[in-house]
Order: sequence, then C-alpha cells, then structure tokens
Amino acid sequence: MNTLVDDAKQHGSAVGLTGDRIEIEGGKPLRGRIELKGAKNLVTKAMVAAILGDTPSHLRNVPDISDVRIVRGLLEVHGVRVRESEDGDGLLLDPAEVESAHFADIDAHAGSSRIPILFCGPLLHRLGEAFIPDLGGCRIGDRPIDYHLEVLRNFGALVEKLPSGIRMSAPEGLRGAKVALPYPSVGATEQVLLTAVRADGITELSGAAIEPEIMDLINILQKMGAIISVDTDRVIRIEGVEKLEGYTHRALFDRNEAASWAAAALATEGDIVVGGARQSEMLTFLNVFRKVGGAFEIQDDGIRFYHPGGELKPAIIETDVHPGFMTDWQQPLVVALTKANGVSIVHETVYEQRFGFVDALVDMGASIEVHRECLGGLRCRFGQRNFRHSAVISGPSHLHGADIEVPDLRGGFSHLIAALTAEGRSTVSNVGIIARGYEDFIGKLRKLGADFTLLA
Ligand SMILES: CC(=O)N[C@H]1[C@@H](OP(=O)(O)OP(=O)(O)OC[C@H]2O[C@@H](n3ccc(=O)[nH]c3=O)[C@H](O)[C@@H]2O)O[C@H](CO)[C@@H](O)[C@@H]1O
Ligand SMILES: C=C(OP(=O)(O)O)C(=O)O
Repeated sequence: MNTLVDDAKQHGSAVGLTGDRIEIEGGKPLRGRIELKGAKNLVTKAMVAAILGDTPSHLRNVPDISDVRIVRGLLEVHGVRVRESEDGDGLLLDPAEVESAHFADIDAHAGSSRIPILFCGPLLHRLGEAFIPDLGGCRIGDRPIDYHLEVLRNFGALVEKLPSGIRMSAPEGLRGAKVALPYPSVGATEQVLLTAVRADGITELSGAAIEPEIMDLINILQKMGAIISVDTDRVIRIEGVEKLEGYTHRALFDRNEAASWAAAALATEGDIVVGGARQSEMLTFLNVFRKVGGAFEIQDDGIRFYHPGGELKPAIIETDVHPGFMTDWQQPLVVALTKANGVSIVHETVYEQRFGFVDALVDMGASIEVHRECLGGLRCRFGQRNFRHSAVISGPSHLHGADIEVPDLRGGFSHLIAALTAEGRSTVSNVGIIARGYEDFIGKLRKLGADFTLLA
C-alpha cells in the first residue's frame, strides 16, 4: 500500500505541481473571483460511461485534477483513445479499440483512486471479463466494496478475489436484477446504473443514492440511449438496451469545491465569487452557511460567498446522504466553526473516520474534542461502535501558525484554510493530495490574494 507521502507525490506530479509543501502567512482575507469546472465526483464516472458507447463521447467542462488524469490513464490502458477537445474545455473519449486492448499495465494504477471498481459493468458487457486492482481514494474509514460485489453478483457476474485485486467474469452475460442497497451508497448506485443500462431486462434498485452527480450521470446515460426512471423513495428503474451511443455533455459544476471556497471566504473574513456554482444543488449548504453567520448572493453565473461582519454563530450539523449535508463539506466548515462564538457539534454519519484532520487544528489552537457517541440527534451506523465520529468545537479560537500535514483531500483543504486564518506562518505538507480534487488550487489562492510560497 502507498504511504501518504507517495500518494501526495503521485497526485501532485500528475498535474505538474512543483513542490509538495506550502508556507502560508496567515491573516489575509481571501477576496476575488474563481471559476469552477465539472465535479470530480461526476466527471470521473462520466469518463467510465464512455466505454459503454459504440461511438465516441465528448465530455465538456473537465477539470485538470489528478483523479481525472488517473482515470484517463486507466481508460487508455483499456484501449479507450482519449484526447483533449479542440475548445480546450473537454475530452474526446473513443472506445472503438477496447476489445483489442492488452491491459498489461493495470497494476500501475493500483491504489490510485476509487474509480476502477466502476469499470466492472462496462467491461463485463464489452469483454465478458474485468480485473480491478486495489482501490485508492481518501483514507477516511474502511471503505469496503461489499455492496458493489453483491450488486454485480445479482447481475450474474462471477467474482474471484485475488491477492492483487478482483477478477470478474460474466460467461453468460449480465441480466437485470432487483437490487436493494442496505445504505444509499453513491458508488454502489453508480455501479448499478453503469451495469444495468446494457443488462438484459429490467433492473429495479431500491435504497439508491440520489446525489446531484448521480442525476447528472443518469442524464448522460439517457443521452446515450438508456431508459432510466427515478421514482420516489430512492427507487430507480432501468430497462436494459442492446446498444448505446456516445454522448456530448457538459459536466455539472463541482459543488464540493464551491462549498470549500465558501468556507474559506467565511473563515478568512473574505469575499469570494465562485463562478459556475448554482443554488439548487447547494440548498442545504447555503442554509447552514447562513445560519452560522455567512452571507451569499446568488448571481446568474455563480454565487458570491462572504463574511458580512459580526460574530459567527455555532451550529449543530449532521452529515448525511443527499439531500442532507454532504460529508465532503464538513471539514472546511469546521475551520470556520472554530471562529464561532459558542459550542458547535458536527456528527459525521457517512464515514466512520473522517475527523483525522482536526488534530492539526488543535495543534494550531482550536478547541475540538471528538467523541464516540452520536451527538446531534440522529443515531447513526457508527454509534455503538468504537469510532470517534462526533466533533465538539468550542469557539471562538484564535489559531496560530504550525507545521501540519495534509491527511486527505477535504481535510487538506481545511488545513489550507486554517493556515490562511492563523496568526503567523504555517507550513502545510503533502499538498499534492489536494490536487486530486481541486483544479489549480495554487493559482486560485494566488488570485484571491493569499500570501504563500510553494516549497520543494
Ligand atoms: C469519487 C466519489 O464520488 N466519491 C464520493 C462518494 O464516495 P463513495 O461512492 O466511495 O461513497 P459511498 O456513498 O459508497 O459510501 C457511503 C458509505 O457506504 C459505505 N459502503 C459503501 C460501499 C460498499 O460497498 N459498502 C459500504 O459499506 C462506506 O463505507 C460509507 O460508509 O460518495 C461519498 C458520499 O457522498 C463522498 O464523500 C465521496 O466524495
Ligand atoms: C472522499 C472523497 O473522494 P474519494 O471518494 O474519491 O476518495 C472526497 O471527494 O472528499
């Protein structure tokens, strides 16, 4: 398994980031405008969907992040020809040669992202077999893939676990199935969609996740020729079809990146216009942002997030599946909550170990305790187990500079914000990990007036 430092180097160098440490002089409000591109959590899946088409696909609004580069490499190993579109804003993905590819290099992609597991359905349809190397992604809990494997077995796939990954085959093809997820997993819902669209017959999925990125994947699949209906109560029905075409699609904006810059504006007492952000996919975030004392203005082509002056207020937040408060939003917002006047609670109900990042905030002077109990109201899956998954944040705290190390993608962004708000100088290392999901975050920080130096 890769170490954190290996991960950081891999992701940073994938996007040409020179240096893996950043020295930040805190205390300057971030001000200005930045532009978002497509969502990491949609774009990478949309790229995989291109394998299902008989003709090339054109995906627009693609961010230059390392997860996209990694999935591009994986697609190329599987015979998909990938090139930039002429407008420089997207990718052309041509799956014509998938059948003749010899994917000898697949092991080189082990541990790099979570996306390889979503290759199963499309590859089983095209080749009758698939090999999935060990997965990567953020280290925020066990991240099992039992739902994925169970779903694939329901479609008729044979699953064989090997020391280096998972081998799958479907000697008799895949057929539609009635599938119920025990928890509305985003990845497992996408697994069902990408497999059911070309399976023989009808699939009914209950307990589905309905995140906006999933809805946009459904838009893409419908453009390709799929028949999918989204019913009430987390039920999705898919009628398998024999043939799908390529698609042309502009990817949904990255609402997780938007929430991160919003939190940065609030914590640094700044004012950031996040170009490309939209209200409807961020309703839940906007409510919380307003309740803690942030202000926003919905514009035609983005959202302005700013600190309107006055005290920030504490909040009780429970992360949840959509339409709840997204788990990927909590880490940047926790930094703003360290500045609020009173006691806030953040109950993480999606991942069991997503508070590793707070140790660094405590070193910087924040008062945060993480408990095993479900604090907040909901009893979640982690309550009677040994996971420290409820954070109590007492503020306001005055953060001071420190040497800190990025633990994962969102935790890393929260560390950047903490350093930007702190008094004095901080050194944040392993920043390459942030390149997994934030396009040109160094350029954006510069544009917003942050005071920093990138170190080798
Ligand atoms: C690339 C991508 O899109 N990543 C997002 C995706 O991750 P990802 O798709 O991995 O997250 P899931 O929704 O699947 O995970 C939710 C929960 O289900 C559990 N689980 C999941 C699958 C499984 O087979 N067994 C199982 O127990 C997980 O351990 C976790 O506790 O959704 C998460 C929840 O919105 C986001 O935080 C991630 O940013
Ligand atoms: C957890 C995340 O991503 P991944 O699932 O790719 O690790 C994230 O985007 O915060």
